[in-house]
Formats: sequence, structure tokens, C-alpha cells
Amino acid sequence: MIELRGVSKVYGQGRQEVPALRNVSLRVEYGEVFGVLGQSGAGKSTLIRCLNLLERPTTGEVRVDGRDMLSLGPDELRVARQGIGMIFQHFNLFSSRTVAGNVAFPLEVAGCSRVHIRERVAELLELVGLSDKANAYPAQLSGGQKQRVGIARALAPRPRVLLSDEATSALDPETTRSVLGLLRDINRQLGLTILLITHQMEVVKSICDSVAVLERGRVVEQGKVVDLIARPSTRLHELCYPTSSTRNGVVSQGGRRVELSLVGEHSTRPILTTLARRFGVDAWLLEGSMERVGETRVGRLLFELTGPREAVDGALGFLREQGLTLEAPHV
Ligand SMILES: Nc1ncnc2c1ncn2[C@@H]1O[C@H](COP(=O)(O)OP(=O)(O)OP(=O)(O)O)[C@@H](O)[C@H]1O
Repeated sequence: MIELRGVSKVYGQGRQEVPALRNVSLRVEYGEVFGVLGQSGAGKSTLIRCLNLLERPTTGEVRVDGRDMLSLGPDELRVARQGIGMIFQHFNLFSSRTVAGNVAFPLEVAGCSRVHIRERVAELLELVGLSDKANAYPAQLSGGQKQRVGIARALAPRPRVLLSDEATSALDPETTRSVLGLLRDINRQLGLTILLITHQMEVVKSICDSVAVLERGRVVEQGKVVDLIARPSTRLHELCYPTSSTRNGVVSQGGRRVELSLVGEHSTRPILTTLARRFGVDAWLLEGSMERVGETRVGRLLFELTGPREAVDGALGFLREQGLTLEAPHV
């Protein structure tokens, strides 16, 4: 659906050159919610702007919905952009237009009839839960409501792709959750592909199917969110559990230290009790957490096993056989 191949973007010239993207390749499948996670200055805005060609890459290829974006002439590009909706951190609403007027705007630009516009606007306001605010002005709305108007406006021309530029960064945690929930519903109901850029791990955990981690203009990691979070050696895991004691060292029981990720069904089993019963080892819990990543429960346990060497080896072998993601950091 969206593909970047070897995309680089350098701003400025000569000694003023700033490389914002370095050889970025990524692939977003149809119907996915794909997150690009990165700190300030990582190149996220540049990346999203290279997708709809608000910024032209210095080198590389950009494909959106089967179109080679860099080969399009001005008219074709205008049509292609109608298939790409966008929402923004600061909403970018017209303050002099009502909610309905804001949502109607792209339809007016596209030359749609008044009747069609009226019907479509009503339908969209219902979708985002703002039917009762049609005649309000942006200044009379909360941040979350403003972003809902932004979403309705972006969806008006029935885009195939929605780009979200830090859409929840200016919102409080509860409003963030409700706007993310709306995006997830829209993704499911309309089969809309969503690419969002964010610096918030919570956003990735709550709605993204896949993620690319961007650091200093490079994609350092890319894949399914659950798979990456569950593997202790990944950057996403490290970002997700920043205070992990595996590296800092906690009070040791002198045993074999194990870090375990429990995904889905595995997270519901009494794993430590099983080890104790079956192998006669003691499991000393050092750290643990259980949370939702999208709709999957993902648990993380850090513990030490003590007991006779063969028993500990047996317990570790058992964990491996169970297909549990297992890492035994050096003690
Ligand atoms: N128009 C420009 N001219 C020169 N340098 C730029 C321009 N736009 C961005 N940059 C530089 O490119 C790099 C990436 O910037 P970009 O805005 O893409 O990052 P970002 O991850 O979106 O950051 P933030 O989250 O702070 O918006 C930064 O070093 C930035 O200073």
C-alpha cells in the first residue's frame, strides 16, 4: 500500500547540508495501522511529508496505493493527494468556518454538489460523534473535539490512506485514548490504511499493528509491534521497558537470570509455579509487568532460577520448548 525504497532527504546545500532521512525503506500493508516512532529531530515529519510529496526526497522511490508518486505530473499528483488524507497535531482547522464548514471544505474544493456535501458532512459528523456540534466554531470545541473535526475533514474525500502527524500529542491521556479508539474504529470499519508518526510509545502500543523505529534519519527496526516488544533484544522492547533492571542489575539471588516475554495465551499460565513443581527450582521474581499491546496481552518477567544445575538447565529447556521468547542476560 505504501512503500518507501532507499529514500534519503537532505535539506540545504554544501556546508549547510542537513541529512534528515538516510536510505529509509519501509512497507505498509493494506488496512494496517503503521506507526513511525522517533524522538524529536529523528526525521518523522520529513518522512510523512515525503509521502504526499509536500517534500521531494533527494533520492529513492515513493509508492502509495500502487502509484509511483515521483513520476506523477501536477494534475495526477493532485488526484493522488485526494486519496491521501492527513490530520495534524494542532488540528489546522479554519477558525472562521463552523464544524460543518470545515468538514465540507475539501468537498467544495472537489466541486461536489450542495446536496451531496450536506449528506456527506452529516454522515461524517455522525461517524466522529459530533452531530450536535455542526454549527459550532472551532474555538468552542475541546482539543479532542477539534481533532475529531480534523478526522472527519480528512475522511470527506474518501481517502485510501490517512496520514497522522502527531495527532494526539497535544491531547491529555484520556482524550488521546478516545481519539486513538476512533482511529482504530475507522481503520476497521472503512479498511483505511493509517500511517502515523509519533514520539509516544503508548500510541504505538495501543493502536499500531506494525512499527518502524526512526533514529537520526534511519529506520533501525521494523516489524509487528507485538513481535518486537516481546523480543528482549529489540530497540522497541528497550524503549517499552526503559527502566529494565537486566542492564542495571538488581539484587541478585546468585541464580541464572532469565527475562521472559509471555504473549497471548502464554500470559495466562502459571509459569513460575510450573517451573517450581516440575523441576524443583526456585524462581525469584525481580520484575514483572502485564499489559495490552493492541488486543494482545503481553507479559514480561525478569527472574532468577536457583537450584541444582541440571534442574535449572531442565527448566530453561522447558521454557524454550514452550516457544517462549527467552533471554538469559549475563548475571
Ligand atoms: N526545511 C528544513 N530545512 C533544513 N533543515 C530541516 C528542515 N526541516 C527539518 N530539518 C531538519 O531535519 C531533521 C529532521 O527534522 P524533522 O522535522 O523531520 O524531525 P521530527 O522527527 O519530525 O522532529 P519533531 O518531532 O521535533 O517535529 C532535523 O535535524 C531538522 O532540523
